[in-house]
Amino acid sequence: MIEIRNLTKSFGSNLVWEDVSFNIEEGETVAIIGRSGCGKSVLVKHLNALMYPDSGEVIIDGRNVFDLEYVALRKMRQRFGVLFQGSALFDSLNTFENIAFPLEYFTDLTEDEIADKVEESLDLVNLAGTGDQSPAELSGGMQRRVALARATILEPDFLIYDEPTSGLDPKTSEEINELIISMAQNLNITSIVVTHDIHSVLEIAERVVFLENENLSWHGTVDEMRESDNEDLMNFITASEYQIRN
Ligand SMILES: Nc1ncnc2c1ncn2[C@@H]1O[C@H](COP(=O)(O)OP(=O)(O)OP(=O)(O)O)[C@@H](O)[C@H]1O
Repeated sequence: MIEIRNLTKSFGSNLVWEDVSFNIEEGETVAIIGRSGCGKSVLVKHLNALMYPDSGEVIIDGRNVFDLEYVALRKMRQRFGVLFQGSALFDSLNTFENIAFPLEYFTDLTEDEIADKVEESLDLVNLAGTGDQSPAELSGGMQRRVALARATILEPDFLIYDEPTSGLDPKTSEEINELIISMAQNLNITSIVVTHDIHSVLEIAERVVFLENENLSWHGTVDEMRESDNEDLMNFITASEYQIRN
C-alpha cells in the first residue's frame, strides 16, 4: 500500500496543492484526474520521490520515501515502472532493444535470458514478432504497447501511467485500456493513471482522485463518482463531454 499523508507542494510562490491525503491499495488501479496544470504529474512524481514536498509523507511498506537514503531510495524507485506520455521510446533502438534496455542496465541476466524475457513481454502486449522493427515503423498504439512492455519488464510493483491514451483514436485507446486492465491482473501491478480521459477512467479504474483548486477536491470509487454531487467534479466530467449517467 502507498499512503499519501498531508502532502503540500509549491514552487516558489506557486502553491500546486496542499494537505493531500489518500491511500493506494495493493493491486488496485487509481485514476488521478483534474484540469491541465492542477498538479497531477507533480503529485505522481512524489510517489517515488522524484520530487520532494514542502511537507507531508509518502509511506510505502511503513517507510516515508522522503527519508530514504541513496541505496534504499534506488531500491524503492526500482519498484516503480513509468509509462511516459507519448511513449518516449529510443528512436535509434529497435523494439527488442527498447524493451531489453532496463534489463541490460539494471540486471545481470545473460543475453539468452534477456531474449526470453523480451519475447515473453512482446507476447503479453500482443506484439510477438515485431522485435526488429524500429519505433518509426510502428503505429502510435503499437508504440504505446512497446513502451508498456518496457515499463513492466523489471516486474514493478507499481506502474505509473502518464496520459496513456492521449493522442490515440478511440479504438486504439480502447485497446490500451484493455491492456492496462490485463497488465494489472496478470502481473498483479498496482496502477496509478494520470488522465483527462473520463471514458478511460470508467473502463480501467477502481478509484478516482480529483484535484481542483489546490486541493484534493474529491476521492472515491468509480461507482461513487457516478453518484457524486460534488459540483467541481461534475463540472469537470461534463466538460469532458462524456455522459456517465445513463
Ligand atoms: N519543475 C517545476 N518547476 C516549477 N514549476 C513546476 C515544475 N513542474 C511543474 N510545475 C508547475 O506545477 C503546476 C502543476 O503542473 P503539473 O505538470 O503537475 O500539472 P498537470 O495537472 O499534470 O497538467 P497537465 O494535465 O497539463 O499535464 C503547474 O503550475 C506547473 O507550471
